[in-house]
Amino acid sequence: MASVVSDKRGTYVDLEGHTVRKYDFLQLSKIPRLEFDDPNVESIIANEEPVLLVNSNIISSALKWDLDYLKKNLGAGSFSVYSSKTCKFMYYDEKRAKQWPYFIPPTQRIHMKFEEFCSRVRNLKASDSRVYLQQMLDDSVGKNIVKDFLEFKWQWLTEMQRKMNWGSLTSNLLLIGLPGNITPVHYDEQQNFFGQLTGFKRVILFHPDQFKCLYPFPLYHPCDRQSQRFPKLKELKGYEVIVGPGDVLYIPMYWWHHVESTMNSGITTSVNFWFKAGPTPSQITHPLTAQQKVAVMRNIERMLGEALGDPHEVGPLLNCMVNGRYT
Ligand SMILES: CCC[C@@H](CC(=O)O)C(=O)C(=O)O
Ligand SMILES: [Zn+2]
Repeated sequence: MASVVSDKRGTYVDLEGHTVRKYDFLQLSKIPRLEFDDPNVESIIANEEPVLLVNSNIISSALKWDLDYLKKNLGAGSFSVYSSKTCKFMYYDEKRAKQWPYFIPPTQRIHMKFEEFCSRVRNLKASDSRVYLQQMLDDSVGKNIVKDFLEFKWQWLTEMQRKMNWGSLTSNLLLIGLPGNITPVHYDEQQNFFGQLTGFKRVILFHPDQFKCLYPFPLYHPCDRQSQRFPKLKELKGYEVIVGPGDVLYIPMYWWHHVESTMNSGITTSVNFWFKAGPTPSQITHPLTAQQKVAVMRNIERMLGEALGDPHEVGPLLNCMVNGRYT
């Protein structure tokens, strides 16, 4: 049994030499770890299953993106930094947040210069709010960052995008976090090549068919796509992987994922590649896949909100339609 450590912050276990939070999920399987040019990689990605690409040097030009290098080269712009009173950084839609009564944003987004972010990170006291820099990379960054970015393995990335018939690359998010930071379990509606640059993160993933155990907020809620709670822990079947410098994890669209910077990692830097989904296949076959069922549920919530003219009427109508009838 891996060593378990408990302190006022929680209970931790050792996972492959990394200190991570202990969760009582019963079943966490491993994800295949393959060389990026392994012939099986393409079929796994085509099957929309997660795979860890090791020694991929897809992002090796950015392995030097530590705080000092980024401070010198990221540029003089302001960056989106989230601050949280806890270790969790749950995403929320700021526009919706303004219209959702009694919604209390779980984090606060602050624009700050990279210098300020560095000094906050370096002088963080236990009583301070945690910070997590999450900034889309754009052409405002310094020329050395542009150079490193252009040296990513774009030929492999665009080849995979074409083979999988994905849509356009929508963004690359630069993520710089503290040990112990958590992005709570959620799903995205984009395909994701998640590149780890410095430090280590533990990723727990759940298949889209685990929707019934993860209770996402309503579609119109600011925290749409984020899980509200884990009541059926025992039924959850998940996958777990540690990503380290140079690793690229394929997180398929609609797959739930929880991401934490390991406790003994040091500052973590990641860059992701979000691609739009491909077009809906002309031939729909039945039974629908779990992903297609999530898309159907989202469309029903969306249409009901429009038909009822009020997102707060969707819940009562769905309950009226289902409770006691579809037992
Ligand atoms: C805001 C995006 C956070 C990221 C997870 C993490 O590195 O904390 C993620 O969920 C993704 O790349 O999809
Ligand atoms: Zn995500």
